[in-house]
Amino acid sequence: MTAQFEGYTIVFDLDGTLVNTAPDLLEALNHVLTRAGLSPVSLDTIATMIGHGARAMISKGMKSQDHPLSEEDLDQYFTEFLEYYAAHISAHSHPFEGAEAALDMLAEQGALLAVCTNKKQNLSDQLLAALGMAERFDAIVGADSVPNRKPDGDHILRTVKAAGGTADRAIMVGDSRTDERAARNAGLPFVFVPFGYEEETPDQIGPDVVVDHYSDLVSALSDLIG
Ligand SMILES: O=C(O)COP(=O)(O)O
Ligand SMILES: [Mg+2]
Repeated sequence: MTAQFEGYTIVFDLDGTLVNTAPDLLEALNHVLTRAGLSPVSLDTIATMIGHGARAMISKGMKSQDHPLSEEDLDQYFTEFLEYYAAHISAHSHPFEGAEAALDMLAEQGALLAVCTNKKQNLSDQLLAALGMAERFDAIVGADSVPNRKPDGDHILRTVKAAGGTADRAIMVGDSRTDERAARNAGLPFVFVPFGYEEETPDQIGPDVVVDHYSDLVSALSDLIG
């Protein structure tokens, strides 16, 4: 067994990268819409809003039905959304195929593993624990645990440090433009996974490498570190 990733930190985004959370986010959104007397929406309506946070999803779901929405309404719906989501966080969510095997291989080869997410800290911890994945990571850093979240590069840099790594030997893996900007701002190489919630194409995103399936991740990272 080689330890080719010794000293390297691989930082993962959470929603749309490690875990397919869309079904549970959609269910929580539809709970809020139904209580507001509106119709449930399909995943297509909100898929591209997932990386932009729950407020954006609620707003889009309501506006798609011409429902007027004040800031106070949005606060109230957001609270209801979070309550429902926290109570059902892993009902349908699951890691993307091959993710856990890839994490195993990276850990066996000496990598530090971390999660840098714009999800709230408590929800991130809760979700990863419910899926039996929390122990795999040297650090999990949610949006409300840092002064400036992604796309600020500082969110990634703090995550690398919390994992015990250094920025000159770290790589970011994510599914969104936000992740790409954060990686660039932090000066890290960026691996794009196109199976998440981004509407821009891989060509538009312009990552260092595109990984279509987790079975290709370890060799792609291996090439990147040379
Ligand atoms: O919850 C969000 O807004 C997005 O979460 P992510 O950063 O893990 O994709
Ligand atoms: Mg994401």
